[in-house]
Amino acid sequence: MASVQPPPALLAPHRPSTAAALRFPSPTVSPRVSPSPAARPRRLAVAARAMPWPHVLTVAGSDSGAGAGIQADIKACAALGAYCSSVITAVTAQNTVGVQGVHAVPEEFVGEQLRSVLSDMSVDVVKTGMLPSAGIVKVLCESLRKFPVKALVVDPVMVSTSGDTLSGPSTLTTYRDELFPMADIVTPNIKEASKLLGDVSLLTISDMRSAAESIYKLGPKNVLVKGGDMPDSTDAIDVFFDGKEFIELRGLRIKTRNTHGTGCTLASCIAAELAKGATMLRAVEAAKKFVESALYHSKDLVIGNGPQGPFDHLFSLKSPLYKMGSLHKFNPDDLFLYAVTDSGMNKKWGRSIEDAVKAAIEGGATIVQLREKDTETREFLEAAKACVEICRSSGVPLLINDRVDVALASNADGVHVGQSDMPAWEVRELLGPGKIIGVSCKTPAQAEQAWKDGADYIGCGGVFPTTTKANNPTLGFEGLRTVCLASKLPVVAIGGINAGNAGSVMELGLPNLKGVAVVSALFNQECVATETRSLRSILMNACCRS
Ligand SMILES: Nc1ncnc2c1ncn2[C@@H]1O[C@H](COP(=O)(O)OP(=O)(O)O)[C@@H](O)[C@H]1O
Ligand SMILES: Cc1ncc(COP(=O)(O)O)c(N)n1
Ligand SMILES: [Mg+2]
Repeated sequence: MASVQPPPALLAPHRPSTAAALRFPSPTVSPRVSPSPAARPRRLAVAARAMPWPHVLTVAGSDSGAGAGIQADIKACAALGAYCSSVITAVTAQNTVGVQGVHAVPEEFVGEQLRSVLSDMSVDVVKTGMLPSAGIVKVLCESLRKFPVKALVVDPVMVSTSGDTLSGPSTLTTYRDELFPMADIVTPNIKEASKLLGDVSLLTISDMRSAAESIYKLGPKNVLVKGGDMPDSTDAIDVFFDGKEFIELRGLRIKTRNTHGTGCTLASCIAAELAKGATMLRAVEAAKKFVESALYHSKDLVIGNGPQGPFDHLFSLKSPLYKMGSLHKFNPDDLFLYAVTDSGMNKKWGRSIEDAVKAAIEGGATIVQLREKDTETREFLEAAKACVEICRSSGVPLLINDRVDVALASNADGVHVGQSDMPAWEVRELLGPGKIIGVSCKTPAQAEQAWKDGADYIGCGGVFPTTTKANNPTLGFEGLRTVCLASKLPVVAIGGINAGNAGSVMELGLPNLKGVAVVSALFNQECVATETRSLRSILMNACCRS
């Protein structure tokens, strides 16, 4: 047979691209890199160093619309830094409207794919999705017995979010008898949990707990009953059960049509986190946070005309600034005794910001805001990082006044902005859903806007005349009352509040008023901890009276 000559271009000496030349300079570019044979083994040794890569194998169906199934699994694992190999069990014709067709892959060929991957590539965790027939479930169980892995995550996909059947009733027995006893976690949604338990009705959290307990009895080590499709629920609540303890995982319910593939993504994220070495509960928490963040960032995206759109798993590529939420869910009661620092006052009393914050927490402050108008950015950031550590170890949220950049860089719990700072909705875009945002408001219209912009609380004042903030009109009790009555968000009163008048503010018993924010009353004093402690007891007494 005549030998085929490569085209001349391929025979020409290789010219590295500019980027390659920078990384591996040729001898003419840099005399420091020797082309001598002695240099070669070193480079080869570096290339050969084994780098562990957490590996998830998904055994699931293909979704032509790429929102769920294999496609969602690969994107979710990629987003969390795990490698994802894929054994395809079925090919579906699917879009944002629903499932138009299902074509199951023959059992033997599912078996062949499993053999190919499991016999060669070190898989850490297997995650299952759509398994369209009892035969395929059996083939999978046989493969797992032959090639054991560290963990098995079973998402018992039976009905898609659109309501279409993806795995018929004939698979139920095999799931229950063969696959569940091998699983480290099983993650049914409400409809699936109901089907697995003989069509019981699941309408409340207590029903979800009972279902988790009953499914646990079928043999898996952990169960997560997902409440994404729970009717009339303002939060997205999932129930986790490990055989001993029930844990309710509460997340924000994101208002969006783009929820196609949430279940597949959640299970893949759990698998990826397990492959990376997380404990089961930590993996589930991280997975839920990921789904919440991805839905939030994709809530307005439009692909397709149907009611169930896909979401963007790789949202963090678009907003590189965005860090995953701190898992500190905002509790309006944290506004009770709100300590706001002031650099001038700390300097005057010879205290560092860190010492001031420690003392306020020691005295019982329930939330802290760093308001450092005159501190240089570098110094402010260092102090913010130190205060994040201090506050986190005490379970007290730490917010940054105005400076979104400092909040992001220090991974603080949130930001407080005024009417002339960055609009709250822009702050939300940058911080994501897991962080706390407060807005200073003087009028019902500003309070309404803060709510629309996605803020968590408003600060209302100045209630009394204050010297801390220049040109700050005083609202008095009437102004505070008007805003509290109109606000859809919890309110903290601010402005000239001290030990002498704080009680009278809380005794107003205004709706939504959760506490008072103070600056001078704590920080323009000799002993911050003592002042905080006495203000706290004044507030507690006033609340008992009102
Ligand atoms: N609108 C939403 N906002 C926030 N989280 C959601 C939303 N819808 C579903 N989730 C979460 O997505 C995950 C998958 O749940 P679910 O949609 O119930 O599963 P499935 O996709 O299997 O039906 C759960 O953690 C659930 O709480
Ligand atoms: C191939 C395939 N697998 C799974 C699902 C479930 O989708 P969801 O996660 O939205 O319930 C789906 N619709 N298609
Ligand atoms: Mg869903």
